[in-house]
Amino acid sequence: MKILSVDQIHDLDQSTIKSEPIAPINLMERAALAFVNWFADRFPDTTPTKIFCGLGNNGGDGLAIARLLLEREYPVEVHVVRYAPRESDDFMHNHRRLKLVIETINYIESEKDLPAIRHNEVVIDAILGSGLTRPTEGIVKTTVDAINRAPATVVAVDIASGLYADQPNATTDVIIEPDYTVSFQLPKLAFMLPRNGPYVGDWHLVDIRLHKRFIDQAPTNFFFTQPHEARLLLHKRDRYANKGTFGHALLLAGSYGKIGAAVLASRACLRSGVGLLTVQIPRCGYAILQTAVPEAMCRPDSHQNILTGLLDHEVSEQGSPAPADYSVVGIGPGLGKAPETLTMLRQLLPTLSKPMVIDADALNLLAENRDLLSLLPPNSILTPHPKEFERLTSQWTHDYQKLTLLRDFAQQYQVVVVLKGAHSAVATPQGDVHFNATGNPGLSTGGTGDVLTGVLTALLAQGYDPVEAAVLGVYAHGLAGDTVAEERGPIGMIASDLVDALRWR
Ligand SMILES: NC(=O)C1=CN([C@@H]2O[C@H](COP(=O)(O)OP(=O)(O)OC[C@H]3O[C@@H](n4cnc5c(N)ncnc54)[C@H](OP(=O)(O)O)[C@@H]3O)[C@@H](O)[C@H]2O)[C@H](O)CC1
Ligand SMILES: [K+]
Repeated sequence: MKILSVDQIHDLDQSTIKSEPIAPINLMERAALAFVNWFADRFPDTTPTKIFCGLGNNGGDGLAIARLLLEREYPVEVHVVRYAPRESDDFMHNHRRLKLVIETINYIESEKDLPAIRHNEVVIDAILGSGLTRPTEGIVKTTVDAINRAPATVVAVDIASGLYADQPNATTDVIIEPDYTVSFQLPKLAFMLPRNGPYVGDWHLVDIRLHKRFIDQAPTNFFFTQPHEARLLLHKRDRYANKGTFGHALLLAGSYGKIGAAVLASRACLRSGVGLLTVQIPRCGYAILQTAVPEAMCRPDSHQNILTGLLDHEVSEQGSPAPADYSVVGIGPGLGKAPETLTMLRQLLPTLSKPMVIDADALNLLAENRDLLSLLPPNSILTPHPKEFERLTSQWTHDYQKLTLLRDFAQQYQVVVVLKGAHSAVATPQGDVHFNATGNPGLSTGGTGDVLTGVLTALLAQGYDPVEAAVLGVYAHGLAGDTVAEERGPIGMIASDLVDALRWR
């Protein structure tokens, strides 16, 4: 699904109005009805509901919503924030219609006009929408503050008042902090950015049948992966396939005290459909890995505690294949940053040409030895969490700057970068960013990144295109997290649960 800019959404509105054709006021009615249907599914018709409206089309939506809720016999109060002398045409139209069916409308011009808001009420925020051009101030700011302080449940119409849809807010901006945002048709870029979490809440989309051809043709670099889109990426399995069909992956992982990371990545790799898996591990991890993951083969390193790339003589005498001979190499989980491990990485990278997966300490070694970045095989997948990404690039002051750094990095080094977090972002060498729909705070626990490395390594081994592997892998990993969270709650989730919850169908 595409994410469009505010200007594009405005043009999309106009294009819908022209092409159907539909009068603007009827498009507003359609939006209000879609909102009300969503609302009625969640809140019973006995819910005391206070609707705060601005003077533009977001406020117009609010007035239409009020009328439609009154028709369904919700106890509704309407409060119009009078911050300017002029209203939009569609606001005026809905104002006239509402006045025919409501006893009173309260106008808020100063603090004394603010109503008390109680905890059993729902507040609908229709003060400002995508037309925001400046920070909230004066009576708008005072009203937003009062709503944020109130104990009620808050639902924002389209976008929280005061939040820019596609550009940064200042940290001092006063913005509605909703429990829910119900947005029209397409998500806004602002919803994808972690620091906006308090200003978005649990966000939902309602379909208002905006012009499909316009959306199909609109250029954008930002996408939101919906479940059905992710599932379409899944390769069907040939019934005559054998284990050779699904590739032979090599995982380079583990150091003394961190063999668990290698175990988790290996198990996830096997649970994600790889044909064969070999794990290169320090000798101290040999018995652990062979016991914990009997399905994997093991290449013990010559070093007891770290990876050096040199194989234990017993293995090398049998003539082990070179890393480049495997379908894919995944490196990083539990690796450590020993000088010998750096040497291994330095020698390994120039020998590889197929896309690889790079995580954890392998990323930190790249960050500390930036000359290695240019040796990465094109289309490799890097999976930093925000701290690791900061080490690879630089500090950022807001999420939009982080997004720019992310896109620039992926384009400069021609790699796929999975920036982990809420709505994990997959940046492509072409400059696109795909935001993920699945996942929850339970994933913020040790080992979940190792699981992702295993998943992605398995998908590349099976011949998935690297961007599709990243989008699908991140989706499946987050979905496993959601499955576990549903069963036991996010707090008790551990990375091993994720491996068991991975589903490919
Ligand atoms: N396609 C759709 O998604 C549809 C969306 N609809 C709804 O329309 C709004 C957008 O409506 P719009 O009238 O463009 O904008 P707003 O209602 O958000 O704002 C109105 C005007 O307020 C002024 N403004 C901007 N920032 C502030 C501020 N901080 N304080 C006070 N006033 C502010 C600005 O006018 P200026 O001339 O003063 O700059 C805005 O124009 C969208 O969010 C949906 O809710 C349609 O109903 C259906 C289709
Ligand atoms: K709003």
